[in-house]
Amino acid sequence: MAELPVLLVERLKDLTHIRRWVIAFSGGVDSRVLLELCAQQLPPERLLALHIDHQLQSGSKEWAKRCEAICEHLNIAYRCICVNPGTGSESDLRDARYQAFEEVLEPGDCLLLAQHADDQAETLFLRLMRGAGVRGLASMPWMRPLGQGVLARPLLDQSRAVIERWAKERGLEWIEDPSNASEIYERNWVRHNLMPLLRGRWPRLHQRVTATTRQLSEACELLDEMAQGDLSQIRSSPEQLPLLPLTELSRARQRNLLRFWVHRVSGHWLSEDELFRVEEQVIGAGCDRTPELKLGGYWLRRYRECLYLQPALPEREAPFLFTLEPGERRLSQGVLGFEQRASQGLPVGARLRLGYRQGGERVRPLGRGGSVSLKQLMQEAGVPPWLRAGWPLLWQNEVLVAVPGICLCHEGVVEGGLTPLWRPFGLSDGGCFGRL
Ligand SMILES: Nc1ncnc2c1ncn2[C@@H]1O[C@H](COP(=O)(O)OP(=O)(O)OP(=O)(O)O)[C@@H](O)[C@H]1O
Repeated sequence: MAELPVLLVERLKDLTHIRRWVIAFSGGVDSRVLLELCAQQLPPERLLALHIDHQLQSGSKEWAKRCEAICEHLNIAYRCICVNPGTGSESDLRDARYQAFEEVLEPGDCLLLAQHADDQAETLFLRLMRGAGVRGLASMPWMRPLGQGVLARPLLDQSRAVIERWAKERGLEWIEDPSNASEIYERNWVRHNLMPLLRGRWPRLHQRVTATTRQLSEACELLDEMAQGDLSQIRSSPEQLPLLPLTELSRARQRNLLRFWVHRVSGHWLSEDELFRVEEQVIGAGCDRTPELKLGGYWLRRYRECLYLQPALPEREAPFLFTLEPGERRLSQGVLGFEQRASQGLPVGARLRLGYRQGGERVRPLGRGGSVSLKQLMQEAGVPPWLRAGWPLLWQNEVLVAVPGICLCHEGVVEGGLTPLWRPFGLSDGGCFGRL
């Protein structure tokens, strides 16, 4: 078998667009080997070793210092980021770590992780025991996008034994994490109990696992292609999914599409339990209702036979006074624009008050005889109920003169004035609700 340095170069040789290699250096034997390989094979000025201090163990500062000393010795730039360990659970630590990784990555960066074939096999069994589907069982991909950069695992085909032997033969120094022995963590239990048993019975375990995960990855690609095809057939805008064409698909295809769409918009993969609740509580609810479900940092809602997936928005700002001029104002829930569009509009320089619906307002929309309630106007424009409370309204001298994006009122317009528009965040074509 080729030597590890050759294998590393072989693995990374096609990534010619990478400007900086960020090595995730925990200090453990695997990432110590990866660091050494990078120091040997990649230009040092394009390397950064990144250590995450989870601040979980009392010696973590000392540990970070030792990592720094190793990098100094190898002449590799080093950075340490301290993160909040949360509850200290495996998933909290992982989330904090990946968030820190994402924050560091810039366009053109590749994060290198030192996971190997044994880690991959452990991941497969752990996910099987959590009831994962095809995507979860496909386990860790060798490469995927992460934040503004990409993540790669160049040692994924190598066994732990090969990596440890290489480290010992070269007399490398590394840090033994005492928590690696603790069987409170599921992964350690699998590593210390299940894996030796399986390897004793099936010595070619790695090859089998690799063959299986590779096939599952391909199956995922096919599912994604199918979902992408279905989505482009039926979607009206990225964050909206019309229900009628969705429900015309077979059940399995609907579920595949829902998983794909939710991930595409929010980055969140639906668990089986969440998918069940989407079907039962949101899609299956009576059509007179506006059900909603929180998914990660997003809200999934249904209105008029369409699903909407939007990030949770911050509080709207308090009403305020301003002087009208052309251009855009970024508010907490969207962007308010003023453009020269129609022949009539609000006068530049007017002193306006931005406020919100209190209930019971009536307006006299331009181009329409008589007055209409604001509620009816919003219903007619198809504004979903959850957007109504934060929809800005414009008053001049205590008279409602415009509902941005929806209408100008008879009162307050002048020839050649500005048209107010409203684009709520999280809806790429939010303006489509209005008529302006
Ligand atoms: N605290 C950390 N700081 C930087 N990178 C980390 C850290 N913890 C893990 N990683 C990266 O994630 C990979 C997988 O994590 P895992 O917890 O399986 O590794 P480990 O046993 O802590 O360390 P190693 O893989 O280096 O022996 C590591 O190989 C390393 O590249």
